[in-house]
Amino acid sequence: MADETNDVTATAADGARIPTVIADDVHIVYRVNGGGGGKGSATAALSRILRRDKAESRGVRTVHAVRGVSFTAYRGEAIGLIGTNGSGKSTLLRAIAGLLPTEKGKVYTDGQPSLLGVNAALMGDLTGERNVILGGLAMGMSREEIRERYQDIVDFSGINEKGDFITLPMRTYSSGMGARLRFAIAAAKNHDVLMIDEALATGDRKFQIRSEQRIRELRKEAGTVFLVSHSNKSIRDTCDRVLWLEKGELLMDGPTAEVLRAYEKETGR
Ligand SMILES: Nc1ncnc2c1ncn2[C@@H]1O[C@H](COP(=O)(O)OP(=O)(O)OP(=O)(O)O)[C@@H](O)[C@H]1O
Repeated sequence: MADETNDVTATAADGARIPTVIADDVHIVYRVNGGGGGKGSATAALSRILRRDKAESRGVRTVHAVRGVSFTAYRGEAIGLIGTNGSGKSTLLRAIAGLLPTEKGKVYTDGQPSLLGVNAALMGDLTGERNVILGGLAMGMSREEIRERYQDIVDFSGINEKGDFITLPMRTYSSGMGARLRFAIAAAKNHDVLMIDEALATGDRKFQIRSEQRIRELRKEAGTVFLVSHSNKSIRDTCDRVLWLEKGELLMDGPTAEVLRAYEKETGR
């Protein structure tokens, strides 16, 4: 476990660490319609009719994305999720956020988990300004709170550094700019459990440093932060514990340095 050296991990008055997320043997299965191949062709349609007894043959395919993952996260921890493409990191985060049902096993959370993904639901046709309000409301902030923090959010995002972009529709932003605004909105609030999916990788170095600083602050304010990233450096700079997923299974759970060493040895990077 990561925590003997973890001086910011919050403890209760009796000295016990406070769990925020417990994943108990979590399995997530996606069901995909129309995965049977050749959907549009007449022969594919015919073979579907001929074999219509089984779900699998009707083109419903299953993807077992997370397989028996168990861990306990504590208040004050920043936990990195690593693994090669398709290993189940985003799926696990979405399950913790309550956005995906578990096939088997359970996720217990203390407080409201907030998922900040690169695809977080802001609206492309609205201006950055309107999206700050929308995002703030979606996170449960009052209009008053949003108004108070509005300028900080815009400054943090750096969106206006190169002109008045905050009054333009978000669809005109580059992917990096969009990710920065999403992160800035989410970081404006103190979260019980904050989950960040790759947001740091899309910003430039200056923004990454700012975000990493903010993640450290959020941890001190006693929340738990999960960070999915393909940047080992971001993980090293922000997390004290790392979960390594591969093919949906939890391969390793331990202190950052130890897990990254094993990961780098395995993947050669
Ligand atoms: N909406 C979906 N429907 C069906 N299968 C999905 C869906 N989303 C993900 N998967 C599958 O689940 C598995 C895990 O995907 P996931 O996105 O969780 O991996 P990841 O580790 O976050 O990958 P990456 O590093 O590439 O972002 C993959 O096999 C993927 O194809």
